[in-house]
Amino acid sequence: MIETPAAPSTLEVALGDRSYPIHIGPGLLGDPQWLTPHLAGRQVMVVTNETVAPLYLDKLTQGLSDDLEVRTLVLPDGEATKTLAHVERIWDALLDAGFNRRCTLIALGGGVTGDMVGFAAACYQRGVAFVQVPTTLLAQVDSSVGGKTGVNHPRGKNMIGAFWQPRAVLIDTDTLATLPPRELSAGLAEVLKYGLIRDADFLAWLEAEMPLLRGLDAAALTRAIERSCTLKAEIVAEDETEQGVRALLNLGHTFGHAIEAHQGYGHWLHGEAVGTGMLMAAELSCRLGWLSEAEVARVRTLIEAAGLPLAAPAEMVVEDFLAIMSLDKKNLDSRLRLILLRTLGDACIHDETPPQILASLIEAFPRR
Ligand SMILES: NC(=O)c1ccc[n+]([C@@H]2O[C@H](COP(=O)([O-])OP(=O)(O)OC[C@H]3O[C@@H](n4cnc5c(N)ncnc54)[C@H](O)[C@@H]3O)[C@@H](O)[C@H]2O)c1
Ligand SMILES: O=C(O)C(=O)C[C@@H](O)[C@H](O)[C@H](O)COP(=O)(O)O
Ligand SMILES: [Zn+2]
Repeated sequence: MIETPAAPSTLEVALGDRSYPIHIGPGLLGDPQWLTPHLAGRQVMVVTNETVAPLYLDKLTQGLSDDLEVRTLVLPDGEATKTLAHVERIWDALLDAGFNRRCTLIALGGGVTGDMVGFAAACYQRGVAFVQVPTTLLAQVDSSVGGKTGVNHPRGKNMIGAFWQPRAVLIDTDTLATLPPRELSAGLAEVLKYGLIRDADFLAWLEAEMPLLRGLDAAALTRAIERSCTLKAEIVAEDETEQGVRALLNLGHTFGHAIEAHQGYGHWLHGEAVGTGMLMAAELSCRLGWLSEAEVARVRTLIEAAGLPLAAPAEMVVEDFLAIMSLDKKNLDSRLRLILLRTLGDACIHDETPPQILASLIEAFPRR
């Protein structure tokens, strides 16, 4: 029997006159009808990297109308390239091409590309249009939605950036076919995050479907992407610039960002560090009397089932964690603000963790 390809679904990020669609489905890359309505003018710059370009760049550009002035820029790959120097290369390319305020940048790739291109768009001539075309699971479920853009600083993740929303997010689920298993697991960390912070039923579904998800089952992945984007779009619509509820999307990130910065960007994948960080947050929530041992065990089992690490880097001592965490962007008035779990599916912002409980949790957490 020939399977009919599923029709794309569309969600909305509701932000008034800056609202935008998230289209999700197979075959979107090769069909210009999804991209063309979101172009601000004739000038289009597609930015990607040297891994994604040979896989998908032609597919994206081939169908575009000859009336458009399409330029491409291929950057090097990796988290270590998420720097101002590489954003400058985007600005240089735009100036070389003589692009004006009605140009549109297209971010084709994972979260590193999307964060940098979004930041380049936020600043070029004080702000131009951009479209997210995410090709990793992580970017499809998280980084392409919500307008957090920016680059890393050696002392902290995403320390330099801007909120700048895309005109549209085009999620071609076919691109996941080429994603390495380690990157798939990294994306699953952010998927688990949504279940943990806001949707216990989704979490239970993920527990049941994890083998299908890791086996690249198209229907299961599409459902996971749709549910993740729905939850993220709701949160972003409620709190675009993280004055409140949006901080819950940072579950596991205070610990995770410390691991990424300490280890040198790219040694641990963002999703891996978030996976371990979520386990640390769950264990801390248990020490504070909120989660039961059985609930923490469920979190550990899920993180392991997703193929994510259950132990922090061997050489990272308590002081290493605390020094980097003290610079976290969520902190206010020198108080550490952590995202913790009251129960599975219900997260909160907490700024009263006794320092000795935090230190002993980090000390006791397994190392690898
Ligand atoms: N802006 C946000 O809201 C937000 C949310 C989550 C994460 N992030 C950021 O996103 C970044 C992580 O994103 P990521 O995990 O996508 O990493 P990434 O962009 O480095 O992509 C991971 C790897 O997969 C490759 N790749 C991309 N698509 C592919 C495909 N279809 N087939 C084969 N290989 C492919 C990339 O070239 C790269 O080597 C981090 O910098 C993180 O801080 C931002
Ligand atoms: O969209 C958000 O808000 C998030 O926090 C999503 C996170 O998964 C993502 O890693 C984000 O880049 C972290 O933001 P930061 O403000 O902690 O740097
Ligand atoms: Zn993240």
